[in-house]
Amino acid sequence: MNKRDVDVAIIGAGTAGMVAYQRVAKKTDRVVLIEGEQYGTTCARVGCMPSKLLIAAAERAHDLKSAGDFGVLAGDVRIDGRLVMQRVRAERDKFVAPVVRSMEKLPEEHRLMGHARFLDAHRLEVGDHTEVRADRIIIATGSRPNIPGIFKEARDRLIVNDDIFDWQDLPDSVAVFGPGVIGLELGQALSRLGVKVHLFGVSGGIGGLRDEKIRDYALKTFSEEFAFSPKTETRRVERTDGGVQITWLEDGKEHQETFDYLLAATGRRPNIDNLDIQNAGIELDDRGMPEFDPYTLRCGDSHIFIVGDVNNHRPLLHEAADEGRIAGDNAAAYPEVQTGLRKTPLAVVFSDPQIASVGLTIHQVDEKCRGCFAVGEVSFENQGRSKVIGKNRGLLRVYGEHGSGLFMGAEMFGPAAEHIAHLLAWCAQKRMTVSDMLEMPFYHPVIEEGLRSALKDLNRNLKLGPEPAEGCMDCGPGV
Ligand SMILES: Cc1cc2nc3c(=O)[nH]c(=O)nc-3n(C[C@H](O)[C@H](O)[C@H](O)COP(=O)(O)OP(=O)(O)OC[C@H]3O[C@@H](n4cnc5c(N)ncnc54)[C@H](O)[C@@H]3O)c2cc1C
Ligand SMILES: NC(=O)c1ccc[n+]([C@@H]2O[C@H](COP(=O)([O-])OP(=O)(O)OC[C@H]3O[C@@H](n4cnc5c(N)ncnc54)[C@H](O)[C@@H]3O)[C@@H](O)[C@H]2O)c1
Repeated sequence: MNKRDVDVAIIGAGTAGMVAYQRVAKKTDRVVLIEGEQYGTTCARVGCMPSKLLIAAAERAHDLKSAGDFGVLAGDVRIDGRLVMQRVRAERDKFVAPVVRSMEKLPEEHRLMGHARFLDAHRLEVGDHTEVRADRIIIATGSRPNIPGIFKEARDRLIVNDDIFDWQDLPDSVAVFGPGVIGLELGQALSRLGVKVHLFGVSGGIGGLRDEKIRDYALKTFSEEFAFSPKTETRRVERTDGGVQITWLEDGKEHQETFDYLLAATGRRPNIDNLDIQNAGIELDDRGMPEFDPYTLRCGDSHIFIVGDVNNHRPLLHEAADEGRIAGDNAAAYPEVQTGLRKTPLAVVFSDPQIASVGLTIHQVDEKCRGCFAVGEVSFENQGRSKVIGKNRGLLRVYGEHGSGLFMGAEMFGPAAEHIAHLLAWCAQKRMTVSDMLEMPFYHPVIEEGLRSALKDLNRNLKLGPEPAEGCMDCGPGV
């Protein structure tokens, strides 16, 4: 067994671990970044990037199929699944390669391959070859798909997101379980690429939406596009000659259908259970998760930090990077530990229409303002620019606090939500009032004019602004 002694050991070379490494390496040469499987990160290999590549192909197909609405006749649209997947894999590889190269450029003594587990609070066993003693340790081990036991009956036809991006061709049919972010993005993309998709949920939710009015709108919209059963109970999953047969209960009736594959998109679980974390000497909650401070990423008052998806706080790429930065600085400066800036919550689902949430959810606003808040809303069905481009579906709801007039949060299902959400997040982080936001410029004709309508509605409901004028003559037509 080799022995290493370092100031800081980082477990997991994903986004959070790599960013943490960069920060630590500025302060000490006695650092090691440990990776148990492969370099390249979840985001580039099997997450953000390949999923957006598949969605991009689906968007092209959808645009072609709906071009007739504009008098543009594309003829019969044929989707070549082999070519679709070839581009997904090729472009994915181009995102992965530079990440792998940047890892391989690190000094050899700074990186170690092998699965790490805690022997005690300061010692890690890596693979069966190295024992690392570290003054400080950063856990950055990410997450993996959570697969309910019943799905295992699908055997070789059970897949998770990782598998899709290595496909050589598109299958005929997929049962997608989990209408959360991953299931919705991948399910809709596959459906638009000609795969027969049935999306199954358990709780009636969709894409993480919390605002019931928007959720109901989104449920109705997606149900019109592909087979979608938001509230079901899975009775049986069987591997048959024809594929995988699913038997489920919905609206009190039993249904049965056979698919080529069963995609489990039923949430992700933190990679904490493979670390022998009980040996680390830190406080664990009743699910075996370390207690930690989201502003310092420190576990209790220990020398151990936890960052990225593994802490399950905000499992998103930009948050993993922020957490890596904060924990890296703190591990390097330890025992001096400082709080870092946590940005306004911002999440986008790349469905069509897109889903976005910013700041506090409606329930959190209610709690924080003790009921003293108002909601402004706009439908995109009659919004000028959205109608022009044929994307006039959706709803935006913005929340503000009575008295202060502060903008608190928003949820949106609609066109260009990824962009509107950024504007809103920036305003929330700058603690702007709804009146401040309305003083900003709005071009014409743009989708942001819909945002202005929602903000005006909110200001009126906060009793801070006038009744919005019918048609808004100073704004131009179709706002
Ligand atoms: C399909 C999909 C789509 C997504 N799309 C988006 C998106 O559009 N936008 C967005 O913001 N986020 C998205 N995400 C989430 C985003 O990918 C993650 O939040 C982010 O990649 C987490 O980074 P991380 O560093 O925490 O984990 P990872 O990148 O997973 O890194 C963890 C590393 O730790 C290693 N490891 C685990 N256990 C051990 C051990 N015991 N010893 C040594 N090494 C170990 C793993 O092998 C892995 O390399 C998506 C995720 C998925 C799955
Ligand atoms: N665009 C993005 O930013 C993006 C994209 C993909 C993933 N992500 C990240 O990855 C995380 C995980 O995504 P996810 O979609 O795996 O989790 P999720 O928590 O968003 O969704 C899981 C869904 O599965 C449902 N479910 C649970 N058990 C089920 C069962 N037995 N049958 C049917 N449905 C079941 C849940 O009710 C929920 O709707 C997200 O929270 C997000 O942070 C982000």
